[in-house]
Amino acid sequence: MVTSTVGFPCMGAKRELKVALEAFWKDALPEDGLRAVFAEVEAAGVAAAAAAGVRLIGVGDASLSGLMADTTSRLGLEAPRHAALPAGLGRYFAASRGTAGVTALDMSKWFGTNWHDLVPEIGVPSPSTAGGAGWGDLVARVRTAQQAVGVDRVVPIVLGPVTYASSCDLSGGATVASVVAAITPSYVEALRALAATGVPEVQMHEPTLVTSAAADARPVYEAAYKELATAGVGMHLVAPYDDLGESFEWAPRLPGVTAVGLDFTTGDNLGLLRKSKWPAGVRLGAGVVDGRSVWAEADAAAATLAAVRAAAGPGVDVAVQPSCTLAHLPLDLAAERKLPAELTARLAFALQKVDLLVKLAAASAEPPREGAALLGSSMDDTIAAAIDEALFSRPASFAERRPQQFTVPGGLGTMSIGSFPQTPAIRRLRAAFKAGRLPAADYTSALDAATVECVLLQRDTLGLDVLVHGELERTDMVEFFASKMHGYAATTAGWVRSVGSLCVRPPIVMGDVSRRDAPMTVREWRVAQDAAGPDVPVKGMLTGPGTLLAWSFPRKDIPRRAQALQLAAAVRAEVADLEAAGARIIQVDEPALREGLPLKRHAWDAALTAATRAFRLATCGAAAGTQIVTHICYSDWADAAVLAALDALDADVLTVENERSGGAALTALAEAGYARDLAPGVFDIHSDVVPAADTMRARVDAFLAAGLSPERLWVVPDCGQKTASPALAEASLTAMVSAATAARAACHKAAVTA
Ligand code: MET
Ligand SMILES: [Zn+2]
Repeated sequence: MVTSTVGFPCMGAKRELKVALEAFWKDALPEDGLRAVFAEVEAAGVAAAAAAGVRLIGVGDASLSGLMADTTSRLGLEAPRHAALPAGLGRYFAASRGTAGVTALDMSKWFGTNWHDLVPEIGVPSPSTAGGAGWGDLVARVRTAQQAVGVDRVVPIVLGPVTYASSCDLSGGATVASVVAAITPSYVEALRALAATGVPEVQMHEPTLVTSAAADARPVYEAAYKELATAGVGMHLVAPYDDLGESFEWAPRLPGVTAVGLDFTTGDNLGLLRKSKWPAGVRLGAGVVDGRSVWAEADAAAATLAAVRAAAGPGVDVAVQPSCTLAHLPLDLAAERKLPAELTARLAFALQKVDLLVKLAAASAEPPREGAALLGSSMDDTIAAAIDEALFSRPASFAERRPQQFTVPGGLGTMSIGSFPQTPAIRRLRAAFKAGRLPAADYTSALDAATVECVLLQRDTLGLDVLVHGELERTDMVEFFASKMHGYAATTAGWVRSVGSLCVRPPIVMGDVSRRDAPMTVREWRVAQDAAGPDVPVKGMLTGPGTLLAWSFPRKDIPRRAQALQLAAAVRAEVADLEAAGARIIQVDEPALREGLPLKRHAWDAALTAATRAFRLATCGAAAGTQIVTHICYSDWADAAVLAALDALDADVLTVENERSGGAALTALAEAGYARDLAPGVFDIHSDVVPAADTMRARVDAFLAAGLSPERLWVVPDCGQKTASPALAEASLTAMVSAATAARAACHKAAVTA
């Protein structure tokens, strides 16, 4: 049976690409140095797949910035402000990172995964690919891989034209159809050039096929693939992350398609396959190895594979492959030294999943391994029924609560989103502590001193109205809490790329989750509040249950909503401990709320209800006078159900990313009549450029003009500032406070003269 991979992690075993990217951005590594590291990590992935015995090795999803970014350069669809920059890596990175005076593009999570890619702005109704860089980079990489493992084993990975177009910002008047029509000729050229290298097929990744939008896009797919088929190379259509739904009937029959890779680890492709007849001559790529889960589940994969073969019938050529790229997984389980043995026995990271593919294809099933279930858990759906309904509501309405909560006279209160820069000094301290070179007591007192310094900076230098402790003790807002809970396992090298050069180590939910180091955050909060003194409030900072789960590897054998409620109970207990310690403002971050939604629209209501219930269980124990703040990052604000869910959180203050998406959040919330306190971000924390006070003042004025009263409005950054340099964070917040102060004075003057 043929085995095929459809993408592989590309940061390198020691995160070499991360290091190289960051050095390049700091001008400490020349371009050819960066390209050499990239080529090495890509070659290592190809070599690993070849050594494992994979027959068709996907090459091309490794990227310096993401497939959307790469495809944009190839097609020459840079936004005008970026197109004006000289061609090259400077322009390429300006799209994701901004550069002096030029803002970056918006980012979006990739089809429900934790990977972010660019949202290119197609500024005109009919774009042209005339200035594109073309596909020569991919052709060259394919040739390199062919030299290493043989021409017949290398399959180029291309982001399909319909998914590309559908993932762009089309507010400039273009439609998916017009963009696809404009870019298809370039794709045909790409396919011809790739075919000329001798590749057996080309993978066309089209995850939009599994979304609710696929039905409407059918004519666009049909027209595009008719043209693509003229290139004469077989196309392996890869549709990961859910089942094909209604497109199951037509997508495998698109012109030129000779293989279809489907995800059999989520959704119901198996049910769809049983009901329909698979087209003759099309290979069925059975994505039975879950590319988004660290659980090995060799037995389950073998059973699914057998079921797929049975459902497909005797005449169908079935191949084994991962459900999606393996780039959402850590690279190598063998690098883990500290995981409990009973857990390690049940896990597989990217390299192990590749081995598993080959074993499945050879039907030399591994010795049966126990599933996660044997790790034990009391979590199941009965947990939901067992919780008293009263625990999901605050004791008083917002109207009753708000007067009892903290208010800045004149409104327009300023605060940060929580994290302050993780400075090199702090990283060094942590490294020394983890390596055993720094005793715990010294580490703690050094961090406490840094926390006090951070608080005094906010109080005395910046003049913020609400302070934070700075999250200096946290490497990551999920990993930190996981490390303080029972039921969670942390990896030491399980890095997964999240955006740009940023990698995270998602912790693994092993079993019942509860606080181990209880309380988890009160000590640091108290250090900060003591430093701030009695007159200035310090926010307690927690990660919400939905985000804890979304950014972990959950158990696969337990319903997610049951896992979320158990996490919510732990957060609720922490809220109570912070309150008991004297915290009057507590922020519970839920940046994953929107991104965690299923790809099929019909499944949203249930998911949003589950997410809001978990958040409410976590926060509704707070007294009326305790101000519950929440924070959401990038989102798609257009959907009424999402806006209703944000309302249903019943948080006292909602902080939302706003700047990078051009005010979309605020407009949508204002139009929906959101009536509690709002804190739309006034500057993009991902940019290296200090935002101008005037620009931020204009944002605040626009918010006020949209009808928000200063008493309901807060002035905040778009997100946390842990990745900024201290100088950038300080300068940005200084400008932000002066913008807010000026706006406040103007409001005051207007009120006095009125
Ligand atoms: C991704 S949302 C981040 C929120 C967190 N409190 C921070 O400031 O970093
Ligand atoms: Zn955020």
